[in-house]
Amino acid sequence: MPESVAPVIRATQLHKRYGAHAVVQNVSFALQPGETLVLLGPSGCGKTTLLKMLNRLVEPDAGSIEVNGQDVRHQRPEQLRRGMGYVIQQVGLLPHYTVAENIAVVPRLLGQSAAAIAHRTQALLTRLHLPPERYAGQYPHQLSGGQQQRVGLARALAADPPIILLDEPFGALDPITRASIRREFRELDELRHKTVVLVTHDVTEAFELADRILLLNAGQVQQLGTPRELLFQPANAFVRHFFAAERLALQLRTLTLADLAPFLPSLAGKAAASGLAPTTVQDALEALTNADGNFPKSSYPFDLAQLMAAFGQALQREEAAWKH
Ligand SMILES: Nc1ncnc2c1ncn2[C@@H]1O[C@H](COP(=O)(O)OP(=O)(O)OP(=O)(O)O)[C@@H](O)[C@H]1O
Repeated sequence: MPESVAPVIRATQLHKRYGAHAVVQNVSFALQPGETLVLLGPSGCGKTTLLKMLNRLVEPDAGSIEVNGQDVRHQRPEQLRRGMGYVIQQVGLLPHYTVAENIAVVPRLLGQSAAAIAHRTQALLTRLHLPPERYAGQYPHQLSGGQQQRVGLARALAADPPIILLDEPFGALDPITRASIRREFRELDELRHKTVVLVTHDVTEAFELADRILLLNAGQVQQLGTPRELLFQPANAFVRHFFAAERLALQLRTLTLADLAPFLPSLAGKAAASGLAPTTVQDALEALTNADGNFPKSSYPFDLAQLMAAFGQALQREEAAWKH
């Protein structure tokens, strides 16, 4: 990330204790506009506490947070929070408000016109695969967990805040719903230009969504870097062990056909032109082993055996490169 761009969020040497328990210790990071940072780590490591410091639901004992260059202590919490959507696992929809009324809460507070709010609500519900003619007038108890999560996300996006904070937003969902909502989330245009901080303890989720991951243990930063850096260049034994159980799956999701191209004669030198360069090995593998994949098998100029051989070679190269 170019250092010349002013960070949207800058956290400097944050500390928080509860009694004798140091929950967040000396945590610093800076986020560029449009970046997605995932706070990852085992249960109780301080992720939620750190996230809540950003919108002043928790005040740090020491350290500072700047949002758009301004110390948050000099901003009124309500004002600060209007610039930051906030989505939590328990969703927290108002039970006696319809879906549309729930989504309209913040835009109404901001004094937006009824027509503008209705237009935005319709657009968001459509984008989130909840046709407004069917869902706008329903109450939260009439929706499934996954639908409630989508409404929670629509509510956070309604006033178009430049920053979105998410605390285990998909945590209560079954794995299949979770994976499909995550895919929708990743592809949502609405989010593409927003600065996002997301808490999860799910490693796959972190790798799918993060530009960078802040891996915490016992309140301390173990490593801050891209998924690829954490995977191939772990800063310490904790980082290495944290990903050990899912290492192969993460490697499949992290390496792309651009990485494999030197070892695939049919792609060498033309990965970019083929449009396949950003495809992950995982996606290519799925397409080649599953006739219902997004792409027909025939669009891949190699077979499964060639893909796997190239993956092995690319891995060796990647691991050797980081050792030096
Ligand atoms: N208000 C509080 N008073 C006392 N202790 C607290 C308070 N809030 C959090 N803690 C403690 O701080 C530690 C970090 O909590 P936090 O919720 O930030 O962790 P987390 O990484 O988000 O965990 P999880 O993944 O389980 O949600 C925990 O040991 C928790 O018990």
